Amino acid sequence: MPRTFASLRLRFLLALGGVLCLALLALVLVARYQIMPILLEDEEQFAGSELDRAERAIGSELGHMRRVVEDWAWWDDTYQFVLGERPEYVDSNLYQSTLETLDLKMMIFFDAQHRPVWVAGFDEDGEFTSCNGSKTPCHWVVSYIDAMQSKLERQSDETQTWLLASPDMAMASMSGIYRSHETSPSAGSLLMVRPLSTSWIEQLRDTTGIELDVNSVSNSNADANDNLRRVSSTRMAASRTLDAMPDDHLIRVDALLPRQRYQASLETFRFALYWTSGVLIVTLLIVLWLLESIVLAPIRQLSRFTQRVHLEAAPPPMPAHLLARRDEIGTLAQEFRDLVDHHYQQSSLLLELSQHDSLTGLANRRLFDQRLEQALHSAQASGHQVSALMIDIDHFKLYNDYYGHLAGDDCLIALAECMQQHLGGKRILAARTGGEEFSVLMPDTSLQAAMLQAESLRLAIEARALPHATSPTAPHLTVSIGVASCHPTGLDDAVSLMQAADQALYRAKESGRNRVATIPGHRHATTTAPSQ
Ligand SMILES: Nc1nc2c(ncn2[C@@H]2O[C@H](COP(=O)(O)OP(=O)(O)OP(=O)(O)O)[C@@H](O)[C@H]2O)c(=O)[nH]1
Repeated sequence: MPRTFASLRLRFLLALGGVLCLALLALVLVARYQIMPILLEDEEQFAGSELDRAERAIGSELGHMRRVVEDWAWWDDTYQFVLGERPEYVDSNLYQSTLETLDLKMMIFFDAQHRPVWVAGFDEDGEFTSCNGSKTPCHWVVSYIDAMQSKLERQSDETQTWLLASPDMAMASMSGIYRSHETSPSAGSLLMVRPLSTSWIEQLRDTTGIELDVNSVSNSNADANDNLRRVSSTRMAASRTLDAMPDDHLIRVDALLPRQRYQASLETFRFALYWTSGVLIVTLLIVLWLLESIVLAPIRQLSRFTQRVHLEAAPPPMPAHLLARRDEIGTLAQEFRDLVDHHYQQSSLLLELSQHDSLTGLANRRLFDQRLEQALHSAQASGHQVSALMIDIDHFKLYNDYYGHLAGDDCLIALAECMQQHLGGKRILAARTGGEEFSVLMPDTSLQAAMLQAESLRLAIEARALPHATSPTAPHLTVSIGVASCHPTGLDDAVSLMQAADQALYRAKESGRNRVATIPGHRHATTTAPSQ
């Protein structure tokens, strides 16, 4: 896995982002396949109910027509007129203003044999004419009379109303002509035709509050069911066909309807969708923030702590707020801190053991050699001399032989204590570099100063007056000390410095022991310091 994607933060971000996308996708799918069909179906129901209203309004107009035609047909004057008994009927009733008041195109009176008795109406040019039958000048009514013949053949007692799609759009109502107060056979029929004029359609719009239109269509071009077409996001066109005469024609009501309900529902849904999306995104951010602050940031701090453990000699402090936590991360931090402390303690112990002599507690040869190299290195920068002492107990074999090996150990310990007490300088390092052999490193110390310190140490050891009954040198424990010094600008290195100190020690032994010596031939040697 690339390192970029190994980040927990990024992986959580991607995982939660994926969940968010899935949730949003689910919302969109629910909207597309569940909510939208419901909204569209609701819209279709709305369109249907609006067309029902328009149809009821037209039905109401037809009902009005029915009442008007019945008023006229069930009137004794009309009855007598159709029977030819009341010729003044025309002059007293069938004039232009009567039809205008009733908003009629024509009135046709038929006798019982379905022959037109009288016609009153407006011709194609809008001229009012009133004439006997369909003869000139009422020839314009012939097409209506022809269209009515089948209706007249099937004429029942019931008053009929219907829509006319041809030759002009109109409403028609026909009733049998009867006496008003007594049962009588029908004397004929009265047909009234009311045009579906522009003003009538306008009135229908005002009545219904629907932006509608009424058109005549051929039967073959019309849909049997309601037709709905969404013309824009705010408007839809709905249409319904109504039965009309002649049979090959229909009247179609076209309504242009607002899509307010759909838009309002859509807005509500969008509002809910945006809010849901917003809440989801905010939830995601909060989860990420909590994850970051509760889990990821502490883990990174633990990681940085681990890196410092590798890099630093001393154990770094564990962040206090991690230790103060009472949860799993707090426990982990405490356990980890304890583990690191334990590790450092073990390391320190091992280091101590690897660098110090277990008997005397002094530095061992390994540490002495390290410090000597460091001192020579530092001296190159400072230009100071580095001196070394090599100390050997005189006739220690005889001591062991006489007092025993354990006493010999105690003697070594006492000698180490004496050296530590006497060589107080901070940078002076006393080490046990052999069985009964000790070395002292004196950085920034000249040969003369080293000789003086060596002599002082020798005297201090002698002053301890540790008994050495079998020593040929003195009745107490004595040491011989070889001193050497080197200047960093010279060619001397650690090995040659210690060889010089060893030679000086040999010289001290050769010269009678219990003394301090140096090598006169050594480049930096100044003088020997025989002890007495
Ligand atoms: N008790 C004890 N003795 C030790 C230890 N290490 C070395 N020795 C003894 O130190 C003695 C050193 O003897 P030598 O090398 O002959 O030197 P010396 O007897 O001191 O004679 P010179 O150095 O010539 O004065 C040996 O007897 C070792 O056994 C130790 O850790 N404890």
